[in-house]
Amino acid sequence: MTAFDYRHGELYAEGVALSAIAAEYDTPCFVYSRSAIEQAYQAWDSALQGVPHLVCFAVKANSNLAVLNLLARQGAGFDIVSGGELERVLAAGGEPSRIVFSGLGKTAAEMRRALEVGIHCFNVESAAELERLQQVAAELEIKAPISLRVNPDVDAKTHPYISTGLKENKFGIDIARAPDVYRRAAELSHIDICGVDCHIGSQLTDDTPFIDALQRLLQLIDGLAEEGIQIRHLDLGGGLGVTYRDETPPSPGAYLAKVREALAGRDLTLLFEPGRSIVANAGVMLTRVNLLKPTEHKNFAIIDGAMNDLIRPALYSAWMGIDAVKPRSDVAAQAWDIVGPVCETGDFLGKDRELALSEGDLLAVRSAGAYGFVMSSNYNTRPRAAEVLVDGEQTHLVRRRETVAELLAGERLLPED
Ligand SMILES: Cc1ncc(COP(=O)(O)O)c(C=O)c1O
Ligand SMILES: N[C@@H](CCCC[NH3+])C(=O)O
Repeated sequence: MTAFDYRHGELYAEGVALSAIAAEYDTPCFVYSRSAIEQAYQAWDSALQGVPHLVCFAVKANSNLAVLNLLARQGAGFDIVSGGELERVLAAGGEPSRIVFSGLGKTAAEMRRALEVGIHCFNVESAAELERLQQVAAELEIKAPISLRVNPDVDAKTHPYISTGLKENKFGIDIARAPDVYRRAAELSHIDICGVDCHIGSQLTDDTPFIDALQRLLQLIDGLAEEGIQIRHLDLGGGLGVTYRDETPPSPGAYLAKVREALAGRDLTLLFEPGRSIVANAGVMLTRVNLLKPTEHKNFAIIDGAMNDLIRPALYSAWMGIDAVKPRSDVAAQAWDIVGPVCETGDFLGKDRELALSEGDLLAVRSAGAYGFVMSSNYNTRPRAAEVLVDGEQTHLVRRRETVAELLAGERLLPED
């Protein structure tokens, strides 16, 4: 049984009917399952038992404080990409010593704060960033722990917008240049070389590119060791895909078994930065059919959720499952385009979905736990949705819906002429 299943003819999140959640918290809203998040984290952690490791949840995938807090309680580390994400992790009770800081545009202020709280490691993405970090660390009289994020030039075979490990991508340091940058790092007084890092892309459904990247990093590590530069940890990033429709990605257990095999006999701590594979299928977006608009060419079901709430279909042409919360048999099923009210042709959540629909029906957009709420915006002055966490029979409102008044509050008119 999964966290979101039909019972008594309607869709439940754990022990709670989604219709009850919609009645209490209104729509659109995001609904997460505590047990699904915890089980997904455990799938990673337990597959790494017996090897020194740290599973750093990629905060960008879902940064709700309650979600981060659940993961912190499980012993997770965190992968952050901004000062804002750092503050979220700290507010959620995450251990600073379990945080890795990725991202190619860290500011001096972000570096300073991360050094002050004592994070585990900076994943440095350029020679310029290394020099800046040295300077900030020297001012604070602290040694900055670093990995270089290496770009291993492997094709992750995923959507071009979420592929990150190719030469032409902006991320990381070209693997051919990495030894030079390590040599420079070894000369710097306030830099402590800890690891090597890579992240080649997201939603990978085949583990071959990960293993190719791993082999390239091992060659780099061996070359550095010959020069006396010792690498203590290997961070393979995130990127493991999930099933949205009919993809068959390896499970964390299957993927990690291959990684462990490739690393047998080596004394390296393993770090990972999974995001999507921990939270995507632990969440749905609940939305209501506002109006039906059948036309000669297409049938449109206009829902109260939109691209500002869930941008994945508009941005990547991503396919997300859409199911009726209470499937009905009193009207005929037909093909509907599920569209939002936003003034963009790209504002659709799904196209040609065979559904039996009436006005007011509730729909659940599946796999919305990752890159859902976090990518939402206020486009068309739409307040961002609520987030609800289900724990067994209980529901917790973990972020309330914004109000229009809140959206207007930060803006000012010009003084009168
Ligand atoms: C540096 C880094 N680490 C981890 C992740 C998480 O990736 P995913 O959600 O695909 O596991 C990303 C996003 O792709 C990333 O850019
Ligand atoms: N936001 C993307 C993934 C990008 C991963 C971030 N590096 C998605 O929804 O699929």
